[in-house]
Amino acid sequence: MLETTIAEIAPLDEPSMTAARLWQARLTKPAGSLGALEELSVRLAGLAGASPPPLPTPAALAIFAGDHGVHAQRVTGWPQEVTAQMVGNFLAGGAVVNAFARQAGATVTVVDVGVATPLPQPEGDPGDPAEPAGPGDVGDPAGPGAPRLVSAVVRRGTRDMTGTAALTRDETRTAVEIGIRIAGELIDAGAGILLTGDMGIANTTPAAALIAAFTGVEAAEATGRGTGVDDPTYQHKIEVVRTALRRHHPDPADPLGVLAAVGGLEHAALTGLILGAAARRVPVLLDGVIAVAAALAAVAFAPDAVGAMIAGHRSAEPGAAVALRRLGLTPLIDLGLRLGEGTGALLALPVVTGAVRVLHEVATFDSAGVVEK
Ligand SMILES: O=C(O)c1ccc[n+]([C@@H]2O[C@H](COP(=O)([O-])O)[C@@H](O)[C@H]2O)c1
Ligand SMILES: Cc1cc2nc[nH]c2cc1C
Repeated sequence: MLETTIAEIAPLDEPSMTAARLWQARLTKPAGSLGALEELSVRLAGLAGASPPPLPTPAALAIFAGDHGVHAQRVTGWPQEVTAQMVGNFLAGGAVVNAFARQAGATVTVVDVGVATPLPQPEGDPGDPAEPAGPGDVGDPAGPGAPRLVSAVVRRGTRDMTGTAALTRDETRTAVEIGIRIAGELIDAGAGILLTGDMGIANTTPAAALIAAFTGVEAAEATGRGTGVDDPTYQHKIEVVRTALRRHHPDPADPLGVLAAVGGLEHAALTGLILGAAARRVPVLLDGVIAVAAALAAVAFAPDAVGAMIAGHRSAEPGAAVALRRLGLTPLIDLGLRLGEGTGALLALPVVTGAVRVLHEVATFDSAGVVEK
Protein backbone atom coordinates (compact mmCIF):
# COMPACT_ATOMS: atom_id res chain seq x y z
CA MET A 1 0.00 0.00 0.00
CA LEU A 2 2.87 2.39 0.79
CA GLU A 3 4.55 1.79 -2.56
CA THR A 4 1.37 2.17 -4.61
CA THR A 5 0.51 5.39 -2.74
CA ILE A 6 3.98 6.83 -3.39
CA ALA A 7 3.68 5.90 -7.08
CA GLU A 8 0.44 7.90 -7.37
CA ILE A 9 1.98 11.16 -6.12
CA ALA A 10 2.62 13.54 -9.02
CA PRO A 11 3.66 17.18 -9.51
CA LEU A 12 1.21 20.08 -9.52
CA ASP A 13 -0.63 20.61 -12.81
CA GLU A 14 0.99 23.60 -14.57
CA PRO A 15 -1.88 24.53 -16.97
CA SER A 16 -4.32 24.78 -14.01
CA MET A 17 -1.82 26.96 -12.14
CA THR A 18 -1.43 29.24 -15.16
CA ALA A 19 -5.22 29.50 -15.48
CA ALA A 20 -5.53 30.43 -11.78
CA ARG A 21 -2.80 33.09 -12.11
CA LEU A 22 -4.52 34.64 -15.14
CA TRP A 23 -7.87 34.60 -13.30
CA GLN A 24 -6.33 36.23 -10.20
CA ALA A 25 -5.06 39.05 -12.46
CA ARG A 26 -8.63 39.79 -13.64
CA LEU A 27 -10.24 40.05 -10.20
CA THR A 28 -11.27 43.42 -8.70
CA LYS A 29 -8.22 44.04 -6.52
CA PRO A 30 -4.74 45.38 -7.13
CA ALA A 31 -2.43 42.63 -8.41
CA GLY A 32 -0.73 40.82 -5.54
CA SER A 33 -2.87 42.54 -2.89
CA LEU A 34 -3.92 39.22 -1.34
CA GLY A 35 -0.30 38.36 -0.66
CA ALA A 36 0.33 34.72 0.18
CA LEU A 37 -3.32 33.83 -0.46
CA GLU A 38 -2.85 34.32 -4.19
CA GLU A 39 -0.02 31.81 -4.55
CA LEU A 40 -1.90 29.44 -2.22
CA SER A 41 -4.93 29.54 -4.53
CA VAL A 42 -2.65 28.86 -7.49
CA ARG A 43 -1.04 25.86 -5.76
CA LEU A 44 -4.46 24.46 -4.87
CA ALA A 45 -5.51 24.80 -8.51
CA GLY A 46 -2.38 22.85 -9.47
CA LEU A 47 -3.20 20.17 -6.90
CA ALA A 48 -6.83 19.79 -8.04
CA GLY A 49 -5.94 20.08 -11.72
CA ALA A 50 -8.73 22.65 -12.03
CA SER A 51 -9.18 26.42 -11.83
CA PRO A 52 -10.89 27.32 -9.67
CA PRO A 53 -10.09 24.36 -7.41
CA PRO A 54 -12.97 23.06 -5.24
CA LEU A 55 -13.59 24.85 -1.96
CA PRO A 56 -11.67 22.92 0.72
CA THR A 57 -14.74 21.63 2.50
CA PRO A 58 -15.80 19.69 4.46
CA ALA A 59 -12.68 19.66 6.62
CA ALA A 60 -11.60 16.52 8.49
CA LEU A 61 -9.05 16.59 11.30
CA ALA A 62 -7.25 13.38 12.27
CA ILE A 63 -5.50 13.35 15.65
CA PHE A 64 -2.98 10.50 15.93
CA ALA A 65 -2.16 9.55 19.52
CA GLY A 66 0.80 7.54 20.75
CA ASP A 67 3.29 7.16 23.58
CA HIS A 68 7.07 7.11 23.66
CA GLY A 69 9.68 4.94 25.32
CA VAL A 70 11.99 7.94 25.47
CA HIS A 71 9.63 9.32 28.12
CA ALA A 72 11.75 7.26 30.57
CA GLN A 73 14.65 9.66 29.88
CA ARG A 74 12.74 12.48 31.62
CA VAL A 75 12.49 14.71 28.56
CA THR A 76 9.11 16.13 29.59
CA GLY A 77 7.53 17.24 32.83
CA TRP A 78 4.24 15.43 32.15
CA PRO A 79 3.34 11.87 33.13
CA GLN A 80 2.70 9.43 30.30
CA GLU A 81 -0.93 8.80 31.37
CA VAL A 82 -1.79 12.33 30.18
CA THR A 83 -1.78 11.01 26.58
CA ALA A 84 -4.66 8.62 27.36
CA GLN A 85 -6.41 11.20 29.53
CA MET A 86 -6.28 13.82 26.78
CA VAL A 87 -7.63 11.28 24.28
CA GLY A 88 -10.55 10.89 26.69
CA ASN A 89 -10.89 14.67 26.76
CA PHE A 90 -10.90 14.85 22.93
CA LEU A 91 -13.64 12.20 22.78
CA ALA A 92 -15.67 14.06 25.41
CA GLY A 93 -15.32 17.28 23.39
CA GLY A 94 -13.54 19.22 26.14
CA ALA A 95 -10.12 20.03 24.67
CA VAL A 96 -8.98 23.19 22.89
CA VAL A 97 -8.99 21.25 19.64
CA ASN A 98 -12.71 20.49 20.08
CA ALA A 99 -13.53 24.17 20.63
CA PHE A 100 -11.58 25.15 17.51
CA ALA A 101 -13.04 22.26 15.47
CA ARG A 102 -16.58 23.33 16.37
CA GLN A 103 -15.69 26.89 15.36
CA ALA A 104 -14.15 25.76 12.05
CA GLY A 105 -16.83 23.18 11.30
CA ALA A 106 -14.31 20.34 11.07
CA THR A 107 -14.92 16.72 12.02
CA VAL A 108 -12.51 15.15 14.54
CA THR A 109 -11.23 11.59 14.24
CA VAL A 110 -8.93 10.42 17.03
CA VAL A 111 -6.72 7.51 15.99
CA ASP A 112 -5.05 5.52 18.76
CA VAL A 113 -1.90 4.19 17.08
CA GLY A 114 -0.11 3.38 20.32
CA VAL A 115 -1.26 4.92 23.58
CA ALA A 116 0.54 3.09 26.40
CA THR A 117 -2.03 3.33 29.19
CA PRO A 118 -5.73 2.41 29.10
CA LEU A 119 -8.08 5.03 27.66
CA PRO A 120 -10.65 6.37 30.11
CA GLN A 121 -14.10 4.89 29.52
CA PRO A 122 -16.71 7.43 28.35
CA GLU A 123 -19.24 8.65 30.95
CA GLY A 124 -22.29 6.42 31.14
CA ASP A 125 -20.65 3.79 28.94
CA PRO A 126 -18.55 1.69 31.31
CA GLY A 127 -16.77 -0.59 28.89
CA ASP A 128 -19.61 -1.43 26.54
CA PRO A 129 -18.86 -5.08 25.71
CA ALA A 130 -20.64 -4.65 22.35
CA GLU A 131 -17.80 -2.44 21.13
CA PRO A 132 -15.26 -4.46 19.13
CA ALA A 133 -11.64 -4.50 20.29
CA GLY A 134 -8.70 -4.10 17.93
CA PRO A 135 -8.41 -2.20 14.67
CA GLY A 136 -11.45 -0.37 13.36
CA ASP A 137 -13.98 2.17 14.43
CA VAL A 138 -14.92 1.53 18.05
CA GLY A 139 -18.00 3.65 18.19
CA ASP A 140 -19.54 7.08 18.11
CA PRO A 141 -21.21 7.28 21.52
CA ALA A 142 -22.41 10.88 21.29
CA GLY A 143 -24.00 10.75 17.85
CA PRO A 144 -23.22 12.35 14.50
CA GLY A 145 -20.64 15.15 14.48
CA ALA A 146 -19.08 13.97 17.75
CA PRO A 147 -15.39 13.10 17.84
CA ARG A 148 -14.84 9.52 16.69
CA LEU A 149 -12.29 7.04 18.01
CA VAL A 150 -10.48 4.67 15.73
CA SER A 151 -8.45 2.05 17.55
CA ALA A 152 -5.47 1.02 15.43
CA VAL A 153 -2.83 0.20 18.03
CA VAL A 154 0.48 -0.92 16.52
CA ARG A 155 2.12 -1.32 19.92
CA ARG A 156 1.41 0.35 23.25
CA GLY A 157 4.17 2.97 23.04
CA THR A 158 7.51 2.94 21.24
CA ARG A 159 10.82 1.67 22.63
CA ASP A 160 13.33 4.13 24.12
CA MET A 161 15.32 5.37 21.11
CA THR A 162 18.39 6.06 23.25
CA GLY A 163 18.76 2.29 23.84
CA THR A 164 17.37 0.71 20.68
CA ALA A 165 15.33 1.61 17.60
CA ALA A 166 11.99 3.07 18.67
CA LEU A 167 10.13 0.80 16.23
CA THR A 168 10.84 -2.10 13.90
CA ARG A 169 10.57 -1.40 10.19
CA ASP A 170 7.41 -3.55 10.11
CA GLU A 171 5.77 -1.59 12.93
CA THR A 172 6.70 1.65 11.20
CA ARG A 173 5.25 0.53 7.88
CA THR A 174 2.06 -0.57 9.65
CA ALA A 175 1.71 2.88 11.24
CA VAL A 176 2.38 4.69 7.94
CA GLU A 177 -0.22 2.51 6.24
CA ILE A 178 -2.76 3.27 8.98
CA GLY A 179 -2.29 6.95 8.14
CA ILE A 180 -2.78 6.24 4.44
CA ARG A 181 -5.92 4.24 5.22
CA ILE A 182 -7.36 7.03 7.39
CA ALA A 183 -6.68 9.59 4.64
CA GLY A 184 -8.50 7.36 2.14
CA GLU A 185 -11.48 6.83 4.45
CA LEU A 186 -11.87 10.53 5.23
CA ILE A 187 -11.61 11.47 1.54
CA ASP A 188 -14.04 8.69 0.55
CA ALA A 189 -16.46 10.14 3.14
CA GLY A 190 -16.26 13.47 1.30
CA ALA A 191 -13.47 15.47 2.95
CA GLY A 192 -12.17 18.31 0.79
CA ILE A 193 -9.18 18.98 3.05
CA LEU A 194 -7.41 16.98 5.76
CA LEU A 195 -5.90 18.56 8.87
CA THR A 196 -3.17 16.97 10.98
CA GLY A 197 -3.36 16.58 14.74
CA ASP A 198 -1.25 14.74 17.30
CA MET A 199 -1.23 13.80 20.97
CA GLY A 200 1.68 12.11 22.68
CA ILE A 201 3.46 13.10 25.84
CA ALA A 202 7.23 13.33 25.01
CA ASN A 203 6.61 13.41 21.25
CA THR A 204 8.55 16.64 20.69
CA THR A 205 11.74 14.65 21.41
CA PRO A 206 11.33 12.22 18.46
CA ALA A 207 10.07 15.17 16.38
CA ALA A 208 13.36 16.99 17.05
CA ALA A 209 15.38 13.86 16.23
CA LEU A 210 13.47 13.39 12.95
CA ILE A 211 14.02 17.03 11.96
CA ALA A 212 17.75 16.80 12.76
CA ALA A 213 18.03 13.49 10.86
CA PHE A 214 16.23 14.75 7.73
CA THR A 215 17.76 18.25 7.58
CA GLY A 216 21.23 17.61 9.03
CA VAL A 217 20.97 20.42 11.60
CA GLU A 218 22.57 19.90 15.01
CA ALA A 219 20.35 18.48 17.78
CA ALA A 220 20.33 21.82 19.65
CA GLU A 221 18.86 23.62 16.62
CA ALA A 222 16.01 21.13 16.21
CA THR A 223 15.12 20.71 19.88
CA GLY A 224 12.75 22.91 21.83
CA ARG A 225 11.06 22.97 25.20
CA GLY A 226 7.91 21.10 24.15
CA THR A 227 5.20 21.53 26.77
CA GLY A 228 7.69 23.74 28.67
CA VAL A 229 10.73 22.30 30.44
CA ASP A 230 13.23 24.08 32.66
CA ASP A 231 16.80 24.89 31.55
CA PRO A 232 18.51 21.74 32.93
CA THR A 233 15.81 19.48 31.41
CA TYR A 234 16.12 21.33 28.10
CA GLN A 235 19.90 20.76 27.99
CA HIS A 236 19.34 17.11 28.90
CA LYS A 237 16.68 16.78 26.17
CA ILE A 238 19.17 18.05 23.55
CA GLU A 239 21.67 15.45 24.82
CA VAL A 240 19.02 12.71 24.52
CA VAL A 241 18.35 13.69 20.88
CA ARG A 242 22.12 13.77 20.21
CA THR A 243 22.59 10.32 21.82
CA ALA A 244 19.81 8.78 19.72
CA LEU A 245 21.21 10.25 16.49
CA ARG A 246 24.74 9.05 17.33
CA ARG A 247 23.48 5.57 18.13
CA HIS A 248 21.40 5.07 14.98
CA HIS A 249 23.05 7.27 12.31
CA PRO A 250 19.71 7.39 10.48
CA ASP A 251 20.02 7.67 6.69
CA PRO A 252 17.73 10.47 5.41
CA ALA A 253 17.40 8.62 2.10
CA ASP A 254 15.67 5.78 4.00
CA PRO A 255 12.62 7.45 5.58
CA LEU A 256 11.17 4.19 6.91
CA GLY A 257 14.51 3.56 8.66
CA VAL A 258 14.61 7.10 10.10
CA LEU A 259 11.04 6.84 11.43
CA ALA A 260 11.82 3.40 12.92
CA ALA A 261 15.03 4.53 14.62
CA VAL A 262 14.01 7.86 16.15
CA GLY A 263 10.33 8.40 15.30
CA GLY A 264 7.02 7.67 16.92
CA LEU A 265 3.84 5.94 15.90
CA GLU A 266 1.94 9.21 15.49
CA HIS A 267 4.79 10.69 13.42
CA ALA A 268 4.72 7.62 11.15
CA ALA A 269 0.93 7.63 10.85
CA LEU A 270 0.94 11.36 10.05
CA THR A 271 3.49 10.65 7.31
CA GLY A 272 0.97 8.20 5.89
CA LEU A 273 -1.91 10.66 6.18
CA ILE A 274 0.10 13.26 4.24
CA LEU A 275 1.10 10.73 1.56
CA GLY A 276 -2.49 9.50 1.30
CA ALA A 277 -3.80 13.06 0.84
CA ALA A 278 -1.13 13.85 -1.76
CA ALA A 279 -1.93 10.66 -3.71
CA ARG A 280 -5.63 11.62 -3.81
CA ARG A 281 -4.70 15.25 -4.63
CA VAL A 282 -6.49 16.59 -1.56
CA PRO A 283 -4.77 19.39 0.42
CA VAL A 284 -3.39 18.58 3.86
CA LEU A 285 -3.14 21.41 6.37
CA LEU A 286 -0.18 20.84 8.70
CA ASP A 287 -0.26 21.70 12.40
CA GLY A 288 2.90 22.01 14.51
CA VAL A 289 6.32 20.49 14.99
CA ILE A 290 5.14 16.87 14.97
CA ALA A 291 3.33 17.38 11.65
CA VAL A 292 6.25 19.11 9.96
CA ALA A 293 8.63 16.36 11.15
CA ALA A 294 6.25 13.86 9.51
CA ALA A 295 6.12 16.09 6.42
CA LEU A 296 9.92 15.76 6.07
CA ALA A 297 9.51 11.98 6.08
CA ALA A 298 6.72 12.28 3.50
CA VAL A 299 8.89 14.27 1.05
CA ALA A 300 11.72 11.78 1.60
CA PHE A 301 9.30 9.09 0.38
CA ALA A 302 7.81 11.23 -2.40
CA PRO A 303 9.24 14.71 -3.13
CA ASP A 304 6.07 15.79 -4.97
CA ALA A 305 4.03 15.28 -1.78
CA VAL A 306 4.99 18.86 -0.86
CA GLY A 307 2.47 20.05 -3.45
CA ALA A 308 -0.40 18.90 -1.22
CA MET A 309 0.98 20.50 1.95
CA ILE A 310 -0.13 23.78 3.49
CA ALA A 311 1.72 24.96 6.59
CA GLY A 312 -1.03 26.02 8.97
CA HIS A 313 1.19 27.86 11.42
CA ARG A 314 4.71 28.28 12.72
CA SER A 315 4.94 26.45 16.03
CA ALA A 316 7.05 28.04 18.73
CA GLU A 317 9.20 24.87 18.66
CA PRO A 318 12.44 25.87 16.89
CA GLY A 319 12.52 22.61 14.92
CA ALA A 320 9.30 23.61 13.18
CA ALA A 321 10.96 26.62 11.54
CA VAL A 322 13.90 24.43 10.46
CA ALA A 323 11.53 21.90 8.88
CA LEU A 324 9.34 24.52 7.18
CA ARG A 325 12.42 26.13 5.64
CA ARG A 326 13.55 22.76 4.27
CA LEU A 327 10.06 22.08 2.91
CA GLY A 328 9.95 25.55 1.32
CA LEU A 329 6.61 26.28 3.02
CA THR A 330 5.55 29.63 4.48
CA PRO A 331 3.23 29.23 7.47
CA LEU A 332 -0.13 31.00 7.24
CA ILE A 333 -0.19 32.15 10.85
CA ASP A 334 2.47 32.70 13.49
CA LEU A 335 0.95 33.12 16.94
CA GLY A 336 3.51 31.43 19.15
CA LEU A 337 1.27 28.37 19.54
CA ARG A 338 2.80 25.15 20.90
CA LEU A 339 -0.18 23.07 21.87
CA GLY A 340 -0.45 20.49 19.11
CA GLU A 341 -3.72 18.51 18.77
CA GLY A 342 -4.33 20.20 15.39
CA THR A 343 -5.17 23.58 16.94
CA GLY A 344 -2.91 25.66 14.67
CA ALA A 345 -4.18 23.92 11.55
CA LEU A 346 -7.80 24.59 12.56
CA LEU A 347 -7.12 28.29 13.11
CA ALA A 348 -5.57 28.50 9.63
CA LEU A 349 -8.47 26.74 7.90
CA PRO A 350 -10.56 29.88 7.19
CA VAL A 351 -7.49 31.45 5.56
CA VAL A 352 -7.25 28.51 3.15
CA THR A 353 -10.97 28.60 2.42
CA GLY A 354 -10.77 32.36 1.85
CA ALA A 355 -7.92 31.94 -0.63
CA VAL A 356 -10.02 29.57 -2.74
CA ARG A 357 -13.31 31.43 -2.27
CA VAL A 358 -11.77 34.48 -3.95
CA LEU A 359 -11.37 32.49 -7.19
CA HIS A 360 -15.02 31.38 -7.01
CA GLU A 361 -16.80 34.56 -5.98
CA VAL A 362 -14.90 37.76 -6.70
CA ALA A 363 -15.99 39.80 -9.72
CA THR A 364 -13.62 40.60 -12.57
CA PHE A 365 -12.86 44.18 -13.63
CA ASP A 366 -14.87 43.47 -16.80
CA SER A 367 -17.96 42.04 -15.10
CA ALA A 368 -18.08 44.65 -12.32
CA GLY A 369 -17.39 47.61 -14.60
CA VAL A 370 -14.34 48.69 -12.60
CA VAL A 371 -11.65 50.38 -14.65
CA GLU A 372 -8.15 48.91 -14.57
CA LYS A 373 -5.00 50.84 -13.78
O1 LIG B 1 2.43 21.28 17.87
C1 LIG B 1 3.48 21.65 18.40
O2 LIG B 1 4.33 22.31 17.77
C2 LIG B 1 3.73 21.25 19.84
C3 LIG B 1 4.75 21.86 20.54
C4 LIG B 1 4.93 21.49 21.86
C5 LIG B 1 4.11 20.52 22.45
N1 LIG B 1 3.15 19.93 21.72
C6 LIG B 1 2.26 18.89 22.33
O3 LIG B 1 2.73 18.57 23.62
C7 LIG B 1 3.00 17.19 23.74
C8 LIG B 1 4.48 16.92 23.67
O4 LIG B 1 5.25 17.77 24.48
P1 LIG B 1 6.44 17.16 25.33
O5 LIG B 1 7.03 18.33 26.06
O6 LIG B 1 5.80 16.17 26.27
O7 LIG B 1 7.37 16.54 24.36
C9 LIG B 1 2.29 16.52 22.60
O8 LIG B 1 1.03 16.06 23.01
C10 LIG B 1 2.19 17.61 21.54
O9 LIG B 1 0.95 17.54 20.85
C11 LIG B 1 2.93 20.28 20.44
C1 LIG C 1 -2.62 19.15 29.13
C2 LIG C 1 -1.96 18.83 27.80
C3 LIG C 1 -2.70 18.97 26.63
C4 LIG C 1 -2.08 18.68 25.42
N1 LIG C 1 -2.50 18.73 24.14
C5 LIG C 1 -1.51 18.35 23.34
N2 LIG C 1 -0.46 18.07 24.09
C6 LIG C 1 -0.75 18.27 25.36
C7 LIG C 1 -0.01 18.12 26.53
C8 LIG C 1 -0.61 18.41 27.76
C9 LIG C 1 0.20 18.27 29.00
